[in-house]
Order: sequence, then structure tokens, then C-alpha cells
Amino acid sequence: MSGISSASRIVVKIGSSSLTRLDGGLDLNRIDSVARLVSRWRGSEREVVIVSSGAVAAGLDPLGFSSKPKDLPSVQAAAAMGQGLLMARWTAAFQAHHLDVAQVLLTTEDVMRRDHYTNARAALVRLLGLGIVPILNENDAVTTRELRFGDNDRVAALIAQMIRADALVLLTDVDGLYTAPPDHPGARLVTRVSGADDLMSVLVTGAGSRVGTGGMATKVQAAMLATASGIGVQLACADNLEHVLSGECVGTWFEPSQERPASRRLWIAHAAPSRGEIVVDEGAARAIKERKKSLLVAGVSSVLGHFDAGDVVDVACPTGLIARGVSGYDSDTLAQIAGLGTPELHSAGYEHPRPAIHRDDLAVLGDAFSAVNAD
Ligand SMILES: Nc1ncnc2c1ncn2[C@@H]1O[C@H](COP(=O)(O)OP(=O)(O)O)[C@@H](O)[C@H]1O
Ligand SMILES: N[C@@H](CCC(=O)OP(=O)(O)O)C(=O)O
Repeated sequence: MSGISSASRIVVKIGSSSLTRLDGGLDLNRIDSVARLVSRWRGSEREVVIVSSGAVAAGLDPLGFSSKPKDLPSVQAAAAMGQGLLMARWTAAFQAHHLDVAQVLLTTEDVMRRDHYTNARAALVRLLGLGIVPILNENDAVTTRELRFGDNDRVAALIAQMIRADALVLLTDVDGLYTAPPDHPGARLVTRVSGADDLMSVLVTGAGSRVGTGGMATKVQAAMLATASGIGVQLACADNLEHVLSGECVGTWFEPSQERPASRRLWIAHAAPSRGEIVVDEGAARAIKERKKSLLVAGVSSVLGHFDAGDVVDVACPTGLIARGVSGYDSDTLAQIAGLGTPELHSAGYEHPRPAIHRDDLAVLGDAFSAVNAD
């Protein structure tokens, strides 16, 4: 059995490739069948958030585009057109099972800024409490090239973290993760991923289907992001949703880590944008990693970039990135006092010197983080 059978709150993400027909239009039967199966699984006790791609794909035909346009304004126009059609169908499909849905369109700001993050979480949790099925997508019609998620796999993982879901289901057009793109001779299905090591010999490509966005690469990154937060991920073909929701191990199961870090640490590690870098010496790196201590100013070797006190920054040692945290000082000040011990800080006029990063504001990054953030 997979972790889905014991879950009470799940996020189900369904990709464009599974929501559109070969001729380009929305696959209405697919939406109906997902709504039917999800409603049945949900019953009266469980909670589901759906992350639905497909807005751009749904808008192509009505706008007379024969394929996904390359320029952003046309993509935005297709998304604006398609999102309404998509929601109309999800609404009707769930209504057939006496469930109401609500549309939530996100921008990166809603996840990157802490106040927006807690605000979005409050809205989602309230919707779930009201017995509604939130249907999420990126707000593609208004996002800029620089400030867009670009892929809903990552959105789904961040949302699963945000609402502390028990499991994440990623539905796509192939059976799961293969050792190489499925059209490669000899590619085999990987049924279980227990950690980053299991991905060493797996070849994924970013190129997806005709309408899909990130290919398998974004799904694997999203799965690693979720599992690092203690959320198990079932990656499966949308055709197999019934089996997935029955708890059968179809597709690829990404095992969750045993830890479930606090929500604030998850936000620091995965959602917040990094504004700069604090380079620390090896003693400080050990104190942070092994003894879970605060980063003291004495352990700071140098400072890169320009940031304010309260910004999230990377923490690196000579061997690489080790943590992320909220800086207690702005970059100019920290660069001036870097390396000073407490007595020297007192002499420099800091009566009660703060740590460079307090341990409550530090997220130590594991191997999964590197897999998640690899390009
Ligand atoms: N190692 C791999 N295993 C499985 N699929 C892969 C792999 N590498 C690349 N792919 C491709 O990723 C595609 C799924 O990604 P995508 O088209 O973006 O789907 P979606 O629209 O569901 O998000 C598959 O159709 C497959 O061709
Ligand atoms: N937000 C976009 C989909 C982005 C995306 O991640 O697509 P996909 O790879 O099909 O899940 C849309 O609704 O068209």
C-alpha cells in the first residue's frame, strides 16, 4: 500500500498533457472522471486540493492558435481565455457529486513573501474547512517572465508544504518515472525512490509533451521538495488515478523523509528567495549542521550581495551551500563586523550582539535540497 491510503489531506496535481485531447481541446471526460474519483476518495472526512494545469492548452483552440505560442503575451491571452473554460468544467464536474469548488490563482509573490504565504495558507485552510475543493493554478494571465513559477509541479509541492498535506499525487501522461525518457530503448519504470541516491542513474529531460511544460525534470524536483518536508509523493499516469486513490503502488512512490520541519523553516528553505550569501568558516558550518546552533558573527568569513536585516540569505562554507536563514544584520553591517567575537563586538559598541542568523531562523539543507534545486 502507498501512503495515500492513510492520508487525510492530499494535493492532486494534474498536467496539461492529461487534461487535453490529441486535437488540442480540453478532455472533458478526463475532468469528469478525476472529479468522480476524487469525490469518492474524499467522502465526508478527507480534504483535497487540486492543482490543475491546462489553462493555456484550453485557450489555444478558441483563439485559433494551432500550437502553444512562444511569446508571453500570446501565452497570457491563451491562459486568460482557457482558465475560465477550465474552471467551468471543474465546477460542473464536481457539482455532479455535490461538491463546490473554488478557484485560487497564485503568483510567486504569494509563496515567496512570508506575509502572503501565511495569507494564502489561511485562505486555503478555510476553504477546506468549509468543505470546498480548491482548484489552483498559476495566475498565468498576469505573471511576468521573471516572476513566474512556470511549472505547476513546483506549485503543487509548495502548496502541499504550505497546507501540511499528508501526500502529493502528481498525475501525468506516462506511468511514472522511468530510468530514461520512456521512448529510449530499455527504459524501465522506477517504482520507488527512497532518496536522492536512487536518482543517480536516472535520466530525465525537461522536454515534455506537446502541451506540457517542465517534462519529468520538474516532477522529480517537486517530488524531492515534498519528500524533504515529510510528504510522500505518488507519481502516476492520470489513467491510473483510481488505483492511486485506492492506495495501490502504481507508478513511482517517492518516500517521505521522517522529519516534518516546521512550516517557517520550510518556507525559508524552499519558498523564500535568497537575497545574498553569508560565507562561514568550517567551525561555524559544523556548529550549524551538527549542533543546530545559531550562526554567530565570529563564524562569518565574508558576505556576498546586498541584503537587509530580515532578508533570507544562503549560508555557504568552502565546500558549498549548507543552509538558508534570515539574516540578523544588513549586508554592509555584517561585512564590517564579520569574524568579531563577543568581546570585540562589545568594544565596537554592540552591547547585546545578535547572532548573524538565529537558529530558529536557520534551515539546514540536506542532500534532497541539492536535487531539488539543481538546474
Ligand atoms: N525519465 C523519464 N521518465 C518518464 N518520463 C519522462 C522522463 N524524461 C522525460 N519524460 C517525459 O516527461 C513527460 C511528462 O512531462 P509533461 O509533458 O511536462 O507532463 P505534464 O503535462 O503532465 O506536466 C512524459 O510524457 C515523458 O515524455
Ligand atoms: N499554468 C499553466 C500550466 C503550467 C504547467 O506546469 O503545465 P504542466 O507541465 O502541464 O503541468 C496552464 O494552466 O496552462
